[in-house]
Amino acid sequence: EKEHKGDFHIEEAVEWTGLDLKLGQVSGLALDPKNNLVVFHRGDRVWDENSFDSKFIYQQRGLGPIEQNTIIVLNPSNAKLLHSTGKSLFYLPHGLSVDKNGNYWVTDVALHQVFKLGANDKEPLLILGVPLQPGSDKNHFCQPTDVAVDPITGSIYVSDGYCNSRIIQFSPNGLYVMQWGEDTSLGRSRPGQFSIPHSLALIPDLSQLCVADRENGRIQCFRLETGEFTREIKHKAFGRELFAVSYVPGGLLFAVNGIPYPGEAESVQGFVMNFSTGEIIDTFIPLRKSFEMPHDIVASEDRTVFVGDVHAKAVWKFASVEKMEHRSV
Ligand SMILES: O=C(N[C@@H](O)C(=O)O)c1ccccc1
Repeated sequence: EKEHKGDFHIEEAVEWTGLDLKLGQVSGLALDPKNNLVVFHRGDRVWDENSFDSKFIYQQRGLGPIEQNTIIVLNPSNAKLLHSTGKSLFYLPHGLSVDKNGNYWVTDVALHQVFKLGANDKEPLLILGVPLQPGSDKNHFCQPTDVAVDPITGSIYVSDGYCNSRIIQFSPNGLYVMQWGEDTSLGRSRPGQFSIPHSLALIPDLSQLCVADRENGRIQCFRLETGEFTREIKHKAFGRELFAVSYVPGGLLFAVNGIPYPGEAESVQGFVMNFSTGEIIDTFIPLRKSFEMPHDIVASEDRTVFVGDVHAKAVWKFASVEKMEHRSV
């Protein structure tokens, strides 16, 4: 019997009908201020080996933007569609977060841009980056992966990206403020070095930003105001890749790792950690279907967890069940 630390255990909520939704590649998940589940997906578009050239220029521009609504809002209990938006705007959806006012913040790795969308507006309220033009200066991103907004200061943080290795801070109205991070040097990866900063978890009460440092298979955390490295969370159980991270007020950190390379022992799974100690409290996998490329994770204060998978094109729901006293005899 698996050792469960703490008083709860996470397992799939098998009554959740969200597995039957006909979604495209699910790239981003978030919870809005009403705790509804927001899903960012790619409709009929896929990111594969032919999507970009060696200079990270998107190759399928001719297809035009995705016609379907790429942002859908679901009732977290019964997966009923409540709202959808984001049609004819995006080419390759990636990161998603929702701010305290219910605005959607997304990244598009083909456009190399970051968008702020009002919940009911068609026209974006703010766009950062130059469409379809990768770069690494103050006005360009290169396949930006995620975006998070500090609910206290309104500062915007962007993890940039597959082809850059930095976190950029913008002012609430989108002006460049500062950046930190550098590519992982050969061999050892030091604090503040990234190999695909892939997902952000903003921790307002501790004024920290944690980053899923994907190909280094670790989480790095930094001070919001200065970008100063504060800590790293890394476990052998993560294996080689750590894809996404999500923080829940009260001190729990959730994460999903990558599928193991052939011959590697660490399996693909969800992790629950105690933020202050970094210790793994529990791990979880689906009962129905299996993780293929779990790509984002979001958790709510009652420890309901959603995982979106870009290859399985699925969203699983997990709930925490009270631990029964197991007497393994
Ligand atoms: O990582 C990749 N994709 C996922 O992260 C995603 O789809 O966001 C990828 C890498 C190489 C080629 C094609 C896709």
